Amino acid sequence: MKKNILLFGLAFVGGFTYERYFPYVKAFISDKGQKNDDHSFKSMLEQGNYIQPKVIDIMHSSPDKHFLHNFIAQHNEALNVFKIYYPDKLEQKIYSDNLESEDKIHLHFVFNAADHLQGHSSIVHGGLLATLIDNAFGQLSYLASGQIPTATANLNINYRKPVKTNHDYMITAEIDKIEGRKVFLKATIYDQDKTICTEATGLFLTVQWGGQMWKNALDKIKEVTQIDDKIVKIDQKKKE
Ligand SMILES: CCCCCCCCCC(=O)SCCNC(=O)CCNC(=O)[C@H](O)C(C)(C)COP(=O)(O)OP(=O)(O)OC[C@H]1O[C@@H](n2cnc3c(N)ncnc32)[C@H](O)[C@@H]1OP(=O)(O)O
Repeated sequence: MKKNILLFGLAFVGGFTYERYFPYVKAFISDKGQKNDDHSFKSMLEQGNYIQPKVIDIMHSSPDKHFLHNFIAQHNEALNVFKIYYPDKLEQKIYSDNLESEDKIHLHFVFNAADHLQGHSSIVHGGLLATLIDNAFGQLSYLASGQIPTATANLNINYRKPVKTNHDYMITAEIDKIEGRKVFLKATIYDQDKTICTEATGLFLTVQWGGQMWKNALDKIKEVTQIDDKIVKIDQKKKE
């Protein structure tokens, strides 16, 4: 009798441990074979003259412990890939104060989420997708509104197909229109076959939140020689 109870206990603990920790063990022992700057959309984006702007990468890494970077991107390497691209020909427009809706400025975010970020087994949690889209909208609306911080007023997401862990996906976020303080955006998550997995729309409003923090981030960019000329343009614009 005691032996049966012991066996049942062991089976229960074993089952629980497997269910609870298997994704972590799998992630730990699996060879991702993929560096953060290496992903399946890379050549397509580079052929389309998309570049990785340091101005945006720095928003992730420097401003006073940004949530996405510190909590997700650096936590147990939960995001195997998280890269941002925008079209180089739109560089100047991104820094202009008056963006016409036809400019349709957009950014591409490539990501690959590890099993740490699954909800159902091997399916990326919808809350993470909402976070990535929200953050993409935040960054794009900040740039489009002339470096004024924005806040999410409304975010709608349609989850069309499951997004799998350990696979590359691309978020395309674009400005739909700007009306005063209101920035309307839309986004799509595509898989490698260009199948639409997720669609979203958002309304962001310019706010007076954390302006100094983001300004400090922009100041740090001055150290990056590649985009010095753009910084000069921003500073000149502010003095005018
Ligand atoms: C470089 C930066 C990178 C940043 C990346 C990180 C991005 C993170 C994004 C976030 O997570 S932000 C945090 C989550 N969001 C919030 O906490 C926002 C909470 N809500 C608020 O604080 C206020 O509701 C808000 C600032 C959004 C608006 O309040 P206001 O008092 O400034 O504006 P008001 O309520 O007077 O609305 C202004 C206009 O917007 C309209 N509006 C406001 N909220 C709306 C809504 N939800 N849907 C539709 N319209 C809306 C409103 O009707 C009105 O339209 P009209 O001017 O035409 O009359």
